Amino acid sequence: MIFAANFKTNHTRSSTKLYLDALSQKIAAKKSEDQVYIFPPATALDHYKGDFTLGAQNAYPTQNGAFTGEIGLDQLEEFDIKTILIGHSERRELMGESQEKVAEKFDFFKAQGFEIIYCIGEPLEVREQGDESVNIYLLEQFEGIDTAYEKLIIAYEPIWAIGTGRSATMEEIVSTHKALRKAVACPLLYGGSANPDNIKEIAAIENVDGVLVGSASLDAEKFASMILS
Ligand SMILES: O=C(CO)COP(=O)(O)O
Repeated sequence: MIFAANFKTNHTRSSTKLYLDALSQKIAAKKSEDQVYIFPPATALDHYKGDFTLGAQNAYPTQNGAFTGEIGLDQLEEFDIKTILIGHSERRELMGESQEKVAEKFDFFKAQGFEIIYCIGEPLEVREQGDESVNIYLLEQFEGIDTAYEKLIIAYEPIWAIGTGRSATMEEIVSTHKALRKAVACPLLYGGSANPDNIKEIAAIENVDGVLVGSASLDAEKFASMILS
């Protein structure tokens, strides 16, 4: 299983260090085959020791240059960061990243050999139209994306379940991951209000290879309890 924490715009450099120290101690007994990824804010990127992979929540597709407010490869290479989230719904919906821009970013970091967690997910109005509409919508989010890339992980995060405390139902996760498995062979994560109360059920679903966790990952104790569940 893959347990990935997306801090979003939470935690600071100092609180991330305290978090990672605490998490490392708490997950020392985790299953060796389980993998942990932490995506802190960019200000917290650094060299850390521990049985986890540190990744970037976002970066601009450039080595460096005149891109005010962005970070590029120079800033990631300083800390040997080689894992990145791409296509998160908050970047698509709030920061206005089009599918074209998302695909351009994907191609750039694929060319750099990054491990990519590529995020897809439908809005509530699509979910309400039923499974077929959801599957069509999700497959459209693969436009311009090399889904055969060997360092690809896909995170299915229904937008209406993110940050709401209401995850997709187990039936919805079963059917959507089953459909995604027909389209791609890479690991499939579920995200959207995954937490200590539902992690066992979610982890037991066929074609679910892990979770991408927001709110419930912000507390080291809580996230560790998911990893050790
Ligand atoms: O967006 C998410 C992770 O990338 C999910 O966030 P929540 O776990 O807060 O619903």
